[in-house]
Amino acid sequence: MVAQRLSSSSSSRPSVLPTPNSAAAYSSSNRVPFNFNFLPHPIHPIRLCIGSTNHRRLSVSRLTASALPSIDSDDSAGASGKKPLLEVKDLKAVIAETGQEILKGVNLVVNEGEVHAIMGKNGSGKSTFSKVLVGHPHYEVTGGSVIFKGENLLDMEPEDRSLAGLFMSFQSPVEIPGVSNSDFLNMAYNARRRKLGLPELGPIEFYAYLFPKLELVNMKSDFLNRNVNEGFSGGERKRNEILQLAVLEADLSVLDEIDSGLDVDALQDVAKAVNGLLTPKKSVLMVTHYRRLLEFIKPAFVHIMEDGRIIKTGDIEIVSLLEKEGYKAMSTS
Ligand SMILES: Nc1ncnc2c1ncn2[C@@H]1O[C@H](COP(=O)(O)OP(=O)(O)OP(=O)(O)O)[C@@H](O)[C@H]1O
Repeated sequence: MVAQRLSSSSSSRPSVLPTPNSAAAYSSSNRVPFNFNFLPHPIHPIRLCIGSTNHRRLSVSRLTASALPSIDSDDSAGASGKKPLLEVKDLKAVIAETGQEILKGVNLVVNEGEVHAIMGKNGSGKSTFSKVLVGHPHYEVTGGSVIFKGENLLDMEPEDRSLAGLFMSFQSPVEIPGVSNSDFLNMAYNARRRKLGLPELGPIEFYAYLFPKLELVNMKSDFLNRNVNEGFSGGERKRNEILQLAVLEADLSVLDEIDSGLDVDALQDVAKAVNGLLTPKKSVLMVTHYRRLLEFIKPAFVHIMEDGRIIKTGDIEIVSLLEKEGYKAMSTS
């Protein structure tokens, strides 16, 4: 995995922080200089004032997890009947710089509470599809529609997509020097709460909320005082990404190859954490090459992507066929 780093232009603390989506939007580039004050910006950083205080060093030992209300506490959806969360119709997208078409008409519906997996040969467009969903600036949508929670996703800026509850864990999570993990998570969480009209949490309340999430991903509290992903191993970055998703209580978590580079124990921890994110209303869309992940996070639907389209949808049985006969068994070309 390529280590990546977002470097701030000065050693002082930045005045704005990116949303997880927007920071991650640079994942396909290596060592991209990051200027937190530059707006507008292709990564659309969300304006979050950090203030001038020094980093807080919080001790987990003196806090206990409290039963703070979840931002997912709206249980208004009926238990019966599936509600669509994401509806993608004939989505077409090109590389913004060259105009080369990569997505050639993707159709997909993810209902609340469902786990979907997308598989496909290298270069078939899986990552591009994920990035287009979160509004990556390298791609331009040229056709089709995407409705997320009843709203036109394509009309939203990337940070609004994350505030609406769509988050992506990228193949190679970025570093953010000068910003501690706990500050980053607290800011991002409060931004989402503001969007939902909920009161912000102060650091102590937030820590009480955060502590059980740390346990969920089996991460030591030391990681909270470290700068976001700085010096983290590949597996630690992946866990940290899942921690972000857990904290932000994503309605739809898009996971791009979260299994790459993980040892067996880390894979199980990450899978357990992802399963812990699922509720009857929250869904996961994961891109993977391997059955191993799907044994831990069981998808209801497996989609096969080829040349920018979903050409086949089935259940886990499709993966057995794939392993036996390869992608040629389902190719349309
Ligand atoms: N920004 C870009 N510039 C040039 N080519 C791109 C860009 N983004 C995607 N592509 C090309 O689009 C195609 C689809 O890429 P994508 O990363 O979506 O595939 P993938 O299915 O995720 O592949 P893999 O399984 O190898 O991760 C590839 O041929 C890739 O080279």
